[in-house]
Amino acid sequence: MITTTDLYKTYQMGNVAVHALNGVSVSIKEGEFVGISGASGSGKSTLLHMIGLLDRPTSGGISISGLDVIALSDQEKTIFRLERLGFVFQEYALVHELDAFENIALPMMARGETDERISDRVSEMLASVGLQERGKHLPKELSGGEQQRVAIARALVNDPDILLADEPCANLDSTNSKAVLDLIREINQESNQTVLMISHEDWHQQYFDRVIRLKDGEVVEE
Ligand SMILES: Nc1ncnc2c1ncn2[C@@H]1O[C@H](COP(=O)(O)OP(=O)(O)OP(=O)(O)O)[C@@H](O)[C@H]1O
Repeated sequence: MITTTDLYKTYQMGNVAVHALNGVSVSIKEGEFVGISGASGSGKSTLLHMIGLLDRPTSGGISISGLDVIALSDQEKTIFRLERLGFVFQEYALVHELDAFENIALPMMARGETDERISDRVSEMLASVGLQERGKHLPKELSGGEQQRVAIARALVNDPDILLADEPCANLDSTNSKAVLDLIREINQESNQTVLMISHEDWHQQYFDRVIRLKDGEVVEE
C-alpha cells in the first residue's frame, strides 16, 4: 500500500548538508501496524513527514495505493491528506480555544460536510475514544491522555486509510500510553487502517506487526 523507493532527504544548513534520509526503501501492506524506531536524529520523523506529504524528499519515490504522490500538485496533496491520511503528534496539537467536539469536527468542516453529518460522526468518534461526556471540555480541561484521545478521534474522523503517529505516547504515563496504544490497535484491527507509528519504547513493540529500524537515515532492520 505504501512504498518508498530510494528516498533521500538532505537539509542544507548554510554550508553544511544534513543527510536525514539516505536511500530508504520500505513497503508497508494495507492493514499493517508498523513501528518506526531508531536513535534520536536517525530520520524517523523525516520519513513520516515524507509519507504524510508534509515535506518533499530530495529524491526518490513514494507510492500510496499505486499513486505517485510526489507528482501531485500542492492542492491535490492537501485533498489527499484530508481524505486519506490521519495524523497524531506527541504534543496533541489541539486548538486551545475549541472544545473537544469542535476540535474533532475540524477535518470534516474543511471538507465542507453538513452540520448534521458532523454532529452524528463527531458524537460517534467521541464515544469510540471513550469521551462521550467530554465533548464540551476545552483541551486545558482534559488530562493528557484524554487530549491525545481527542487528537486520535480528530485524525480518524474522515475515516482515513492511513494513520501516521509521531510518538503519540511521549507525554503520557504508562497507563495512558497503554490506553492510547490499545485504542490504536483496536482501530487498526477493526477498520483495517494501516498505521505507522514512531516509538522509542521497547515495550510498545508487542503492539506492532513489525518494526522498521532506522540508523543514520538508513533502514537497518525491517
Ligand atoms: N528542518 C530541518 N532542517 C535541518 N535539519 C533537519 C530538519 N529536520 C530534521 N533535521 C535533521 O535531520 C536529522 C533527522 O531528523 P529527524 O527529526 O527525522 O530524526 P528523528 O529520528 O525523528 O529524531 P527524534 O527521535 O529526536 O525525534 C537530524 O540530524 C535533524 O537534526
